[in-house]
Amino acid sequence: MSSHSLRVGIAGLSGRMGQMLVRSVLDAGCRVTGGICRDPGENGLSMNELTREGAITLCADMTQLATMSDVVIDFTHVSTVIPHAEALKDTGTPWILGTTGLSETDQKAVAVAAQSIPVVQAANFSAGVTLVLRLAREMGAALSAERFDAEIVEMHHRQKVDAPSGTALAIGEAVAKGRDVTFADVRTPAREGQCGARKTGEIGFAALRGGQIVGEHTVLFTSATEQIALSHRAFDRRVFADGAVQAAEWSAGKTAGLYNMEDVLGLT
Ligand SMILES: NC(=O)C1=CN([C@@H]2O[C@H](COP(=O)(O)OP(=O)(O)OC[C@H]3O[C@@H](n4cnc5c(N)ncnc54)[C@H](OP(=O)(O)O)[C@@H]3O)[C@@H](O)[C@H]2O)C=CC1
Ligand SMILES: O=C(O)C1=N[C@H](C(=O)O)C[C@H](O)C1
Repeated sequence: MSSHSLRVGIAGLSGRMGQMLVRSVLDAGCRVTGGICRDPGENGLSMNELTREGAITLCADMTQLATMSDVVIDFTHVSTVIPHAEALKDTGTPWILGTTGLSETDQKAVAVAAQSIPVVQAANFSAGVTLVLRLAREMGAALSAERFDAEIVEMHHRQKVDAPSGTALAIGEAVAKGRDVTFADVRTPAREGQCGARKTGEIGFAALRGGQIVGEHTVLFTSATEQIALSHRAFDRRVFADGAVQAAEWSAGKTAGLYNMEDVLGLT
């Protein structure tokens, strides 16, 4: 199938990412078939503004959206992950999943769906963060936990509902992987009060919120004598939307499986 005729459905059409995705899909020469939007009136949406061309169907649920689409891009809310996984498994539609804050149970549902359909899942669809994840893994391997304390700081806009961000957690997982340890064993939530001294090997997180910051992440490796910082700053949500559309085009014709942006960018 030519990517230029790709019919893309957008779950979370009214959201910050949903609106950016409409522009990215159209600029890539693909079609927006429709979107899930629980209450367009309430969100003050103008469909002319959203689409610039062609008709777009407002769908009641994922099954309706997936049935009219070659691929669905989904940046919504964690509460939708399990119903979306079930619907897409049934329709056989590839799923580009950007929603963050998933529980273990949510992630299992994604893995089950990926046995039947191609799923491209990324906490951050930017090429820059995809590279940061790879570098964080290499730094984790090179900078031992005995000498270097790894801590991750992120800052986002005041509307963000999950913390730490999915990207911060993915960076933590990459460092843990580089160190050949289980992330769950070393992950340390935000410190507060009489929390005790830092334990060797911990990976700590700090989440800051304010204004309209699009997304900033830094992993710090600090020893007794030096510090190395690896940072990424997104200036515009367009970077995430363009990455998701690239993943959508890439997913066409792929076999079932759970893929990530390293697969899409050919870095694996
Ligand atoms: N992977 C990546 O690169 C990125 C991931 N994200 C993640 O994407 C998600 C969305 O972010 P953002 O666009 O900023 O968020 P918004 O709050 O702006 O948008 C969320 C969208 O999800 C919909 N939604 C919320 N709850 C439900 C529900 N229970 N059922 C159906 N639809 C629902 C809303 O639709 P409605 O109008 O119906 O309320 C809205 O359109 C977040 O998890 C965020 O962390 C964000 C940026 C980049
Ligand atoms: O909610 C956001 O805005 C973002 N969420 C993603 C995350 O949780 O990592 C990606 C990006 O940082 C923006």
